[in-house]
Amino acid sequence: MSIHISAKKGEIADKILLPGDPLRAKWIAETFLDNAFCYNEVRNMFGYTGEYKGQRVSVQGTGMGIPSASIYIEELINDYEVKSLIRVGSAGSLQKNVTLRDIVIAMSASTNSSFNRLKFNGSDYAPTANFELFKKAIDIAKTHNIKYHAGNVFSSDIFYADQKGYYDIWAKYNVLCVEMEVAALYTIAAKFGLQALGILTISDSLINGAHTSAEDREKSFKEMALIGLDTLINE
Ligand SMILES: O=P(O)(O)O[C@H]1O[C@H](CO)[C@@H](O)[C@H]1O
Ligand SMILES: O=c1cc[nH]c(=O)[nH]1
Repeated sequence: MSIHISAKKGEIADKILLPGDPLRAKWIAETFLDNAFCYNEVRNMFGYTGEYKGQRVSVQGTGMGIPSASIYIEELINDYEVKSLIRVGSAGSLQKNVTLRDIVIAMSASTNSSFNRLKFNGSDYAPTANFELFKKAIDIAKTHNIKYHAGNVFSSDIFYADQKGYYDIWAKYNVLCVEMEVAALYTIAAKFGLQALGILTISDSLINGAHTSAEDREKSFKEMALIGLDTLINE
């Protein structure tokens, strides 16, 4: 057991999906995994292990924002020897052509978080996806005719920005969408030489105000879950 995860050694698979929402973790486990069991209820941050296409896979909620997600990611790696990690999250579009329910596969993540500057003595690290996972996810999306976008995303420490146009400069530089965790996932995975990827579903548009419901974010992002699971397993 680690500080925030109550699983016994061996109960967590070395391949894991990481939704921010713990109830999305529950939904993914109940919908896509066979023989799934819950290994963590500490703080209601649910984690499950089961089988997908006969292979062991886990899914763990990480909460919202880099401080929360980074705790789970470090413990999964240090205490449970997880090797491949795919975040499956919701995101707000910053581009006109990136619309509600589109999939975004994150090549890289810009951020306003101090997480990397604290680690790198004030310099900017460039958090980057693992190439093998990235390529595989793109191939899977193409094979299933799933509309996707690939590019830079923005991991923000602010959900409700005070300044109007706060994200305009990022949109201008072709950042596709905003979410709150991918930059830390890529940085931590790089530290340990492990594989990480962020697959996002557009839940809101910062361009026109369109948005999905809380229930949609919890239970309806099926394509993202399937791309994530098929990318994780050995085929
Ligand atoms: O839907 P999840 O995975 O939680 O991701 C996004 O949603 C939360 C904000 O509503 C943040 O965690 C953000 O990154
Ligand atoms: O606008 C959004 C939507 C989801 N997640 C975010 O961080 N921002």
